Amino acid sequence: MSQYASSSTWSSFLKSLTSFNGDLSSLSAPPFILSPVSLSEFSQYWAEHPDLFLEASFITQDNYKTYLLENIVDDNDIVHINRFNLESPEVTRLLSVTKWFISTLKSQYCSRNESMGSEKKPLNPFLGEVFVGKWENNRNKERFEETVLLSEQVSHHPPITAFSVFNDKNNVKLEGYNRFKATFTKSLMLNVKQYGHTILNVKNETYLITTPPLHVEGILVGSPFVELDGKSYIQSSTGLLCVIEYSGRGYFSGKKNYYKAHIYRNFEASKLKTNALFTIHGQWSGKSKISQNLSGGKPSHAILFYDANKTPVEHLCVKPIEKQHPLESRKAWEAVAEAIKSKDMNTITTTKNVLEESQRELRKQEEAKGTTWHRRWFNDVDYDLISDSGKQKPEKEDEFIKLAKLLHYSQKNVPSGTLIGEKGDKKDNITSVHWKFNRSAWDDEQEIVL
Ligand SMILES: CCC(=O)OC[C@H](C)CC[C@H]1O[C@H]2C[C@H]3[C@@H]4CC=C5C[C@@H](O)CC[C@]5(C)[C@H]4CC[C@]3(C)[C@H]2[C@@H]1C
Repeated sequence: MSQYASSSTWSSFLKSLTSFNGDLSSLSAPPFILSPVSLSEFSQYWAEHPDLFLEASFITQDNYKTYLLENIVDDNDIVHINRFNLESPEVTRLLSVTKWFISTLKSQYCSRNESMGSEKKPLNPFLGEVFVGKWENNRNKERFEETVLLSEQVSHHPPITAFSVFNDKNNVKLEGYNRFKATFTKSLMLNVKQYGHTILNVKNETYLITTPPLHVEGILVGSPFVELDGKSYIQSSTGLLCVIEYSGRGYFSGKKNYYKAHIYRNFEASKLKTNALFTIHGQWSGKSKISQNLSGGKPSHAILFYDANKTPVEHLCVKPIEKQHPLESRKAWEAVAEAIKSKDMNTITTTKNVLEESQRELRKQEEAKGTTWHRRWFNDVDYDLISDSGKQKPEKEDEFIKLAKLLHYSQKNVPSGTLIGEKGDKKDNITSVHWKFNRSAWDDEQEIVL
């Protein structure tokens, strides 16, 4: 129970949740639950293990067979390693990409608990807000060089953050976007549906990655934390597929942050769990093990696959605020962030109003001129080929279309992970607009620097 749970501000805040209208920014949460960090910074959680982000790019025809041996996490497992047979570089690379994806989850969903004691309410990014930085990879400079992060708030109503992470040296890049919808249950648990997807390119292979629904528990007692639900997918352009199912305390597994991942030869095979080539299970915020499903479905001895607490994260390098452009998140929110850190509710309100008022003024000017805010590094593409939205249409060889076909994945703007024929996909008149990174726009960028 947090020391705030009994405070009057918290109980009046909880009462305000009963009339929640779906727009989190409409809620005036008390200072102790506010975070000085903007949601536009959450894009960095995709690569706080830059070595794992790049690992699959080093797996080749020459070294794919010994990947598990070379990445043994627990020495006691060495005796069991000869039970594993990695059949191809493609399978090994999907295992590596799965390990990287699992490694992102602790950053995505637990980092505020670690740094601030509980989940907090992030600042709501303004339209055009950007957050940029790089991982300098100093421990492995010549092999890794640097990895760049670009994050841009491409929509304010509804809030949509687009992001791109790229490492030119090793030809690894990811691009994606995130939107979420939140609703409170009667017991004041926050249910969150994520929208959008991420596409990872590793040399000439691509992966479609979807994000799971989640819920925030502990709000009633003033110490909120995230638990993941449902499923997410990693669909490789090779056809190989990883299906991840999440559960937490109170579910069948009884352990918090629990997941089970199955690696399949393709989507068809994923209809039967006994077709899985590998099964990985454990806690995405702790340890997880991998076993190979040998012929006849008998699993091999499970060995340690990943330990989320073994290797510290590498934080993004972000230039000092005085060197930042006015649109950069920490510069734009500096006054509000200071007020939040000093829990000065009046200054939080006044500084937030200044920022929100300047945004309203900008929108008014645009409306008067009949213009809209120019998105810097991302554009929205309409995958509904017959709609007359006037938006850009996808290229013929569009990766998302190819990967969506392999995964039988809905191209509509439905919750991330919705397959064709599943609940959301059956609804009519839903748009199919997705955000894509425009690399040449970044190459031509004159004002924002890393
Ligand atoms: C609004 C009521 C309130 O203030 O309650 C306070 C509590 C802190 C609960 C609400 C906030 O909880 C935060 C958790 C946030 C998600 C965490 C991670 C991710 C992954 C990232 O890749 C995309 C964004 C996403 C989904 C965050 C979205 C915003 C969440 C739900 C915050 C809630 C406002």
